[in-house]
Amino acid sequence: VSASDVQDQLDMVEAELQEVDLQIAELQQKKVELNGRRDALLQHLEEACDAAEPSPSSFSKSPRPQPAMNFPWSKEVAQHLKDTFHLPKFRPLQLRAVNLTLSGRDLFLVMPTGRGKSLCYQLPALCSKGFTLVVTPLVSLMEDQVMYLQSISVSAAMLNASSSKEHAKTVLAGLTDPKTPFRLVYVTPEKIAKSKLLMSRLEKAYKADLLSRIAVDEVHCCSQWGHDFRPDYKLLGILKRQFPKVPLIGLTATATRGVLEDCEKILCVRQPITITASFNRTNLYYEVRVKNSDNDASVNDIASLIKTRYREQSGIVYVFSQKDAESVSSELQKRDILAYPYHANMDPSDKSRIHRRWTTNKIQVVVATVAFGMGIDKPDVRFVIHHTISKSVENYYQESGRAAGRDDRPADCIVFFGFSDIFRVSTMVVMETVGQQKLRQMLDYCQNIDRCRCRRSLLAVHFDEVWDDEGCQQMCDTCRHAKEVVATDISQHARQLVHILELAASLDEKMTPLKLVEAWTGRGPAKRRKMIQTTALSRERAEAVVVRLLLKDYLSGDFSFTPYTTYFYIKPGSRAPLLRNQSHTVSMKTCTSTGTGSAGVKAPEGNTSLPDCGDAPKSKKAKAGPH
Ligand SMILES: Nc1ncnc2c1ncn2[C@H]1C[C@H](O)[C@@H](COP(=O)(O)OP(=O)(O)OP(=O)(O)O)O1
Ligand SMILES: [Mg+2]
Ligand SMILES: [Zn+2]
Repeated sequence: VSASDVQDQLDMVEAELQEVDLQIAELQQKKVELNGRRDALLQHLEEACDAAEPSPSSFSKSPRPQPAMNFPWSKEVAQHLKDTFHLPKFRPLQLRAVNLTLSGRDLFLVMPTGRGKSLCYQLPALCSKGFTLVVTPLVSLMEDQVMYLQSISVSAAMLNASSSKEHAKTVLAGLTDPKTPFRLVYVTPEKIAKSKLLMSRLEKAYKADLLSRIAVDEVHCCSQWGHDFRPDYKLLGILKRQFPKVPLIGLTATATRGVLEDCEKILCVRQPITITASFNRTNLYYEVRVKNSDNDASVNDIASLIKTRYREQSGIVYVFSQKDAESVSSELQKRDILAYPYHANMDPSDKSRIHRRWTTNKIQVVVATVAFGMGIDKPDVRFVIHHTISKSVENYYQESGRAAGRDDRPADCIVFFGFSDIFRVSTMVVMETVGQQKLRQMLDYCQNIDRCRCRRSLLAVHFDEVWDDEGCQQMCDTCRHAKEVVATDISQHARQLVHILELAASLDEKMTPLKLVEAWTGRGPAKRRKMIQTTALSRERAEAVVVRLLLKDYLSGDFSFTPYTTYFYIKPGSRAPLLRNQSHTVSMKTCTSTGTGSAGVKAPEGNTSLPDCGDAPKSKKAKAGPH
């Protein structure tokens, strides 16, 4: 046996080992999903128990009766709802949350934006002795809430970095006053972490039985897996350690099971009850479109949508950077659209002016970075267009969820999926521990890997929900247009691409994604063209193949750092060695469409299909097995 034979065999074994590792990772992912489904099913059971309980509301024919109103506090709760908050009835799950926290249980409440989470601690605060401590990440949210509570004659106060000494003194003194001058006290997590004075006051209040409840708003900020990690939230475990008898309620609009488990550990709560409202916003239409690689053309696409489908309607265009916010808004203005930028680097007064003018429909579109987010409360947002993909599915769900905020009429969520954007976002999240994994999930959503599935079902899996395909009602591009799934073999494409990369490496040259596609489609230097096999695929399709191979680890990213920027290069991925075996195949699904207008289904260049990837058999529900 020759040394090179041994080397070849060794390579194959290494490759197989890598494949085994990948399979293990896939199974672990599957386990997480199944756990989530089990919990959701258990919750359905729990709801069935509520329904079976005799209660006044079970006489009405509502499909989901409210739990029974027979706790010692029930009368007071009903009274405050009507007389203090001026609301006719609870929304789904609010009363259950109120009852659970009033009965002293620790609770995580996961409910989409704008459904009324705040009421679930504001109302119990009024039915308890002492005060409720509310931890909120943003001063502006805090101000809004305190102002609102004062307007309905509920005494509330706040402590943050900009509180005057005088004010802080009054609030701190109030904490130990048995007459409870404040029913709710809002603080930033920094205050808990840094103010010894506050902690010692809370200590005293606790001993005097005046600290009745702790609410942690935007609780996902605890976890690095959440979409909005804040280091100071990591330190909030001190609350439950120091005040173990005080019930805690954590609130968030988006958190996966993993995030909640993380929050549980960080906050030191033991076995909290989790209430999850359905993530499914039935009035939102989800769509993915292929973004034109030409800047001007991509803005044209957005402009024409706004001028036709969304004529005289209000919306948001999310962009990648502050620079994009400026440039895209001015491009839209040139096309006669009332669009203005919004980003973190603007003057606070300019920011609130834009926000106000948009809220009052003086301007049609805000072109914003993710800085435009928490605290948006506009009832008639009819579209949220992503000029660039989000960095994770959670971010996307959250950002797109600002469509049709509070009045439940139909609205559209459209994301433009661009090849080069993938790498801009990827380099941006390069320092985040799980940034690349989360970005992959977003790409999965856009490219709809392995199946041609309802966008909602892709979101549902992400949020650990049980999904039945009837639930979409044609409110996504796949359900509305997709017809059939056809698998094509892309093994030779993969081999050609890996060969180009190997050749480049032997010449000590690094390939950016754009350069790779250029070389492969024969637009590189003549000298190189002679040495490689080019492809006749269109640019759009070639790009889709590259994304597909990246997602399946035949190609992978290679970051290079300079003091000023990070570069994204492509190198052969962990599965690339498998390609040496000529019988190894890689396939990619094509999803044919009955209509036009969206990616994943829209036909590029008169072709009737667009790559949608996958090696699964030709069935909607099948999951791809390993190669
Ligand atoms: N039972 C109810 N009936 C009618 N309106 C309600 C009810 N409960 C709350 N609301 C209103 C009050 C607010 O204007 C609006 C949003 O409530 P809020 O508590 O701010 O949402 P939220 O905290 O769930 O959203 P976010 O995730 O954006 O913070 O809903
Ligand atoms: Mg809220
Ligand atoms: Zn669908």
